[in-house]
Amino acid sequence: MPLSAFCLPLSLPLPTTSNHRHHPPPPSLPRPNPLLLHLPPLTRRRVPLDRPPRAGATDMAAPAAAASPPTLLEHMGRAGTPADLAVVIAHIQGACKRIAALAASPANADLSRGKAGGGAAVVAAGRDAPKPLDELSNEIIMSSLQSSGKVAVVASEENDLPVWMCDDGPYVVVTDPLDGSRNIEVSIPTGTIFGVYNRLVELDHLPVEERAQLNSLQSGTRMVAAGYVLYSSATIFCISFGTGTHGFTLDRSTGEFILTHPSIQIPPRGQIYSVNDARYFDWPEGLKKYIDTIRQGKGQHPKKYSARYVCSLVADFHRTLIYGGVAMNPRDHLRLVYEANPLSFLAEQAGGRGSDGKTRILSIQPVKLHQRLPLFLGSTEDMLELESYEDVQQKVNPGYEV
Ligand SMILES: O=P(O)(O)OC[C@H]1O[C@](O)(COP(=O)(O)O)[C@@H](O)[C@@H]1O
Repeated sequence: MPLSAFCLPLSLPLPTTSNHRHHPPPPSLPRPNPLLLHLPPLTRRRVPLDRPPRAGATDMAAPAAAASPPTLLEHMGRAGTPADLAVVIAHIQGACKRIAALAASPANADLSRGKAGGGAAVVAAGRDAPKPLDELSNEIIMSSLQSSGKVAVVASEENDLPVWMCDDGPYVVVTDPLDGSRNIEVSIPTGTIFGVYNRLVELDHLPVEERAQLNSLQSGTRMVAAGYVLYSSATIFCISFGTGTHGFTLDRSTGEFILTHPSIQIPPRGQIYSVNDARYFDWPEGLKKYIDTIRQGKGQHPKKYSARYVCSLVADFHRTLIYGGVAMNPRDHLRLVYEANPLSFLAEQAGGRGSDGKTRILSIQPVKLHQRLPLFLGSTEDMLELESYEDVQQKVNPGYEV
């Protein structure tokens, strides 16, 4: 959809500040459309970072602009993010805007059906069939990172092997370009996850395949930035550079990600658990006991917990980050490199924890690119209580399609 579709014609009546309950407008005046009350002011103006305000400027719009929350790019400028890293994030941001538009587009009906084999029309179209959205998202992210010129290697969940891009690129990116894509056909939220590391210059002498592999298998403790983008009723870009976790919401009228959730702090204790509990009978005794206990309000927190499970990791994690509680997938399903490490980094930066049920995720040394493991993320007190049950990792995966 063209951006202009979200912009308002300037001639539309704006809401006034008068109290309509006591002084209804005369019938001849056009009534303000209540929907417009929630849109950003039409006069919103951004001051480019590289152009300081003119001395003695008397522009009446200037104070409003100064008070506006920063965009993601402005935030990086103010936080002193290294210029090359800011370029990488700016390219990821651009790619994610395209994915957000695709996920919300009517074309998506075909794109999402492609993989599931859906539809004779898609099969009949053969080589011209639209690509599934996760493949397309992968291409968008890969080409965007390539054109940044700042990325040495990218390891993507969608590719078997890491892709070497540029010998002197200072960064390594790991990504799941579209997590939860199994939900896309029914418009359930999806998300992009990414982590950024420094290129290990001490490996520069190795053959390229080996260099690519070892750079991509860095421990989570070495991450310099991590983030996710949630494609839902709002598109939210959550990021950490190691100094807190911050959330930005896409303003569709300007195309900018605006800081809406500065310094997110996950509550120390929540009241929600998030797990696919159709698997209950395959769970180990410790996990069954933990869930039985908290949902009856018999745990350390004397409240009955509620269950929420979207089955889309970014959505389940985002809710947990804001409301607290625990989000988990106790079986060996989620990937250490692309999912567990970046989300654990964000959880820790928000004051929470990420573990495999026994060990801190960030301290696990990856040995394989597509390595899977149990994943538990959430509020510190809930996580400590869960881990005290010890036997919480599901070892059997009978009859599930991965
Ligand atoms: O089937 P389960 O165990 O509920 O797993 C669901 C999880 O799998 C995911 O869909 C990821 O799986 P994929 O990487 O295969 O897409 C997550 O978004 C979700 O949290």
